[in-house]
Amino acid sequence: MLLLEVKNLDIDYKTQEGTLKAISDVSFTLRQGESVGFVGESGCGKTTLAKSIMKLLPKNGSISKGEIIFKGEDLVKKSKEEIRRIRHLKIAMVSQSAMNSLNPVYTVGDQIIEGILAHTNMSKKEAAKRAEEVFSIIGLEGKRLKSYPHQMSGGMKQRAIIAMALSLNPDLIIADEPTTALDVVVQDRILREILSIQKQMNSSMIFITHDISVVSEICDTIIVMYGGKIMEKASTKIFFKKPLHPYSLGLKNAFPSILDIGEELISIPGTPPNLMKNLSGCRFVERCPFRTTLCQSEMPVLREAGEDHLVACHYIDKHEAFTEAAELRETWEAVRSRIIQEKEEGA
Ligand SMILES: Nc1ncnc2c1ncn2[C@@H]1O[C@H](COP(=O)(O)OP(=O)(O)OP(=O)(O)O)[C@@H](O)[C@H]1O
Repeated sequence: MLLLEVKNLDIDYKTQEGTLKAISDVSFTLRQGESVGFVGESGCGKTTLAKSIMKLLPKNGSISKGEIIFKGEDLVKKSKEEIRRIRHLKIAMVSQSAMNSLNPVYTVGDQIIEGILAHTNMSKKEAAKRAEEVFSIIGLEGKRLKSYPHQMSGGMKQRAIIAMALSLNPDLIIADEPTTALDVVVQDRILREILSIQKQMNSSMIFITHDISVVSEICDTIIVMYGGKIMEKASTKIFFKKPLHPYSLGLKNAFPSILDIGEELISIPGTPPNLMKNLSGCRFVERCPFRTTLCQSEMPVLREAGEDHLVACHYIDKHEAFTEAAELRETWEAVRSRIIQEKEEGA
């Protein structure tokens, strides 16, 4: 069953310099129990997308086009009050900044119980039992419910936030870089816990990260975003065997895999595009080693490139040659030189 269907979504931010198109024509679906990982560099629109589903965009941000259909209802058309109820009962968000949302003057347990009481018909006793249950699922001792936020470590607080989000059995969990500020060992443990809970509860999950290797471990599907658009979407298994978009090939080079210990990483030269500009060609054109004049003038549409695999590139048929070339440092060094030269010519 489809839980979420995002259709042709456009999101703009009004700024003093003009309109910034943060999300352009994004469509995807999410089935019950499925987990999808959104990856891409900073500024590609991951957080904007997550916030739009929760209707938590900042004041200057708005959905200018599209639909967000959750359990058959379009969230874009819902009132704030309706969204507030859905948000807490059915969609839970876990983010790094949520750690600061714990109230320092109440115990963590009281805050979780209060959340449960506000959104269910449970008695106080039942809510307390549920709080203990979720604490144990997330690997925290029940006695920790009596702790104040300042008595907990960063890892514990993050677990408490996850417990709070999960205490209402959400249908959809949105995890936005939930562990980036934590050390690697704690990060790994918490990621595994989130995954096991998601599977136990058969919740769907949107997992947002800039780290492609995390997605390989915990998501069924991967969506690669760049410049506010989807560049590639595939099942994680297929993607890691055969990424097709030149941006995906570059991203894969830039993150270590367990099999490549000791290999030097290759980063993608250049920076993401300025989204204030009217961009007509492919968003990745400035940094793509394989671009042609067609890429400069025409944005490729997202099209099928195999079973469960969509790619927005004019040259899917050349992927074998691209894959080989993308593994070479020279290929990306040539892009670096080209970018420098273009800057000098433009200056
Ligand atoms: N409140 C805002 N006002 C104006 N522009 C914004 C605002 N919030 C985000 N943006 C812009 O929207 C684009 C998408 O940003 P967003 O934070 O969604 O990307 P991201 O991929 O989540 O990045 P990060 O990983 O750094 O959070 C960026 O160009 C960013 O500068």
